[in-house]
Order: sequence, then structure tokens, then C-alpha cells
Amino acid sequence: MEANQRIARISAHLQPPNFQGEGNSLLRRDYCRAKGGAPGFKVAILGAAGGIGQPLGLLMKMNPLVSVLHLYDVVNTPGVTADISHMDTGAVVRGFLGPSQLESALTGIDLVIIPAGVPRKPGMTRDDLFNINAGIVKTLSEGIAKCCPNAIVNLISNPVNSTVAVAAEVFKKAGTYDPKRLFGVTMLDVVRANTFVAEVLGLDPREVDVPVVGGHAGVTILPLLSQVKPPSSFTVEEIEYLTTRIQDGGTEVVQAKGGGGSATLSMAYSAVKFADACLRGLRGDAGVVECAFVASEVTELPFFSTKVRLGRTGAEEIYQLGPLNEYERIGLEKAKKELAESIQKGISFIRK
Ligand SMILES: NC(=O)C1=CN([C@@H]2O[C@H](COP(=O)(O)OP(=O)(O)OC[C@H]3O[C@@H](n4cnc5c(N)ncnc54)[C@H](O)[C@@H]3O)[C@@H](O)[C@H]2O)C=CC1
Ligand SMILES: O=C([O-])CC(=O)C(=O)O
Repeated sequence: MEANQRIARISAHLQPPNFQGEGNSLLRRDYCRAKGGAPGFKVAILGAAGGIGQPLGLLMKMNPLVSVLHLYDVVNTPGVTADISHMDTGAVVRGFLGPSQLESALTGIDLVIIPAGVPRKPGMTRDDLFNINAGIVKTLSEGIAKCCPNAIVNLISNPVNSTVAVAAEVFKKAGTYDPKRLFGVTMLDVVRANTFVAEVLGLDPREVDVPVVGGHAGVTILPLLSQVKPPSSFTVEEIEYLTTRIQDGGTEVVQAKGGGGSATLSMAYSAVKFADACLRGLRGDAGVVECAFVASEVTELPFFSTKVRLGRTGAEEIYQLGPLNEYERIGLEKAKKELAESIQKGISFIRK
């Protein structure tokens, strides 16, 4: 390369990024790099400048399965994008700011991760976020239906028990709904359950697997301690302590942050764990199984979280609950009652 070409290339880096990119030779070149060589998937994060979005962007930029990473938000994406794009990992990063750039952010994307929306403050329930977040999820889902209808969607925005139904109804209206591709992310409940159970058992959390079924709020979060691996038995007190702590894990963080928001770092970790599983499934890896809130016939409810096998087409197999003990059967009935109302609230928001 001639010296003047090299300098032109470097100065292109120093210019403020062009977030639409069409007139920017640097971004065109980046796209060529991504298209021409690096195998991998194109991932968009919607809400990328937020408490979850930023560490999530950081971790997805480190994921070798990602070739292109689109960071969309209604604020602050220029700074976040400039910052993350300096990491010397393979994924090409592009930023998109505001509703006029949503379609560009979504075009050609394989996996959309949505942590957009307001978080809780102490004293609030996740359902208190519904009015604001359902509207945000509706708008973003409309964009997905238009620009990347075949993408896998990982929905983080609360209340997940309702927002998944909102997204499903938007996709149905648009004629693009594929129930195998829409996931409410409940991975943080599993991550917490593994951690808290490992503490009680005196094990490394990486050796522990706790299925957590139901939904993602209070009593709808149902850890199946009778199915913990490695097989373990718990006293009645331990079961009470663990179930309550797992169900209230989100509130524990909200209170500890004292008005500064809810879980962001453990959530970004969990979101990446789940997104990576989706990408491995898309790649065709065998035996990728995680818990997620999906369209399901495991109960009479239209959506329910259980273990799901992830594959090239999304949720390829939804596992049954397995044998439950009496404590879990009672918990399941409580979970289903609250879940039914939350799901209906999401459906009604679009059908009204
Ligand atoms: N599923 C789960 O396990 C968890 C879910 N959450 C939920 O994730 C959501 C985000 O939490 P945080 O990142 O802490 O909040 P945050 O307020 O720090 O970030 C949210 C981001 O969303 C952006 N945003 C707002 N409207 C948008 C729109 N229309 N399009 C794109 N971006 C938009 C904001 O500008 C902000 O940057 C909350 O609803 C929270 O309750 C949080 C933790 C765990
Ligand atoms: O509790 C909240 O509001 C955020 C959340 O969903 C969690 O941390 O599990």
C-alpha cells in the first residue's frame, strides 16, 4: 500500500464515525472485510448504550462467532461504538443512532438482542415497567418484522413475561411470526440458581446445573431443585432459602443499587451465554440446550420457560418439565396463575 493510501486510511479512523456509513470509505472497507472473509454471524444489540447494552456489546465483540456487531440506541451510540470498535477482536462494529437508523441497524441481521427499556427502582415490580417497555418492544419488533424477519430474537426487556407476547403479536400481525425464533431471556435466573446452589453445596458453580422453569418475575421463577445436577438433596430450610433467593435475585440487586438501576453486569454475562448458545445452534452444533421463555405446549399457557434445544432453526426441541416433587407442583400452579395474566396483558396490548 502506498504511504498516502495508508495515511488516508488512518485519518479515516480519526474522523467521527458515520453511523449510516454509506459515504464512509472506512465503513465500506470494514463491511468488505466482514463479507469477504471472516465467517460468523451478524448480531444487533438494541439498547446498546444502556447499563446492560454496554457490557453486552463488549462481550459480543469478544465472541469469535460474531463477524458484524450493530449497536443501536436512541442515545450515545457514537461514543459506545467508537470505544468498543477499538478492541482488537474480529467483529466489525457499526453504530446506529435514533429511530431513523433502526432499519439500517437491522438489515441482514441473524441475531437481535434487545435490552432496550427502563429498569426498575426499589419498590417497583417488573410489571410496573410494562407501559413504557411494551411500547419500546412493539416499535423494535416492527423494525425486525420489516428488516430481518428471519432473525433469532433474544428479548431481555422487562417484564419478559409480557414483552415476549408483545413481540409475538407484532410478528403475527406482520405475517412473519416463527415461534421457534423468539426467546425471552431467562438465563440470569439459571445463572443465579447455579451460583446460589453451588454455595450451599460447596461446589464450583460451573459444575452445577439447575433447571429454572416458568417465567421471569417473582413466583413465576421456579427452580427445580429436585433436578439439580449433580444429583443433590436439600433440607426443607435449604429449599425455602434457595427458592426465595433465586426468585428475588433481581430485587436483591435493585435494592443493593439503591435507585441506580437493576442487574446489568450479571445480565450482560447471562445474555452473552444465551446468545452464544443461539449462535452455536445456528452454526449446527449438536446438543446445545438452555432454559428460555418460548412458545410452548408444555403447559396450557402459550409461553413457558423450560429447557430448549437450540439448532439451525431456533428452538428445535422443547423439553418437558420432568418429575416434580410436591413443593414444585405447588410452585408451578402459583407460577402459571401469574404467568397467564402477564402473557394476556402483552397480547391485549397489541390486539386492543
Ligand atoms: N431478562 C432479564 O433477566 C433482565 C432484564 N432486564 C431489563 O433490561 C432492560 C434494560 O435494563 P438496563 O440496561 O439496566 O437499562 P438502562 O436504562 O441502563 O438502558 C436501557 C437502554 O435502552 C435504551 N432505549 C430506550 N428506548 C429505546 C428505544 N426505543 N430503542 C432503543 N433503545 C432504547 C436507553 O436509551 C438505554 O440506553 C430493563 O427493562 C430491565 O428491566 C434487566 C436485568 C435482567
Ligand atoms: O429485577 C429486575 O428488575 C431486573 C431483572 O429482571 C433481574 O435482575 O432479574
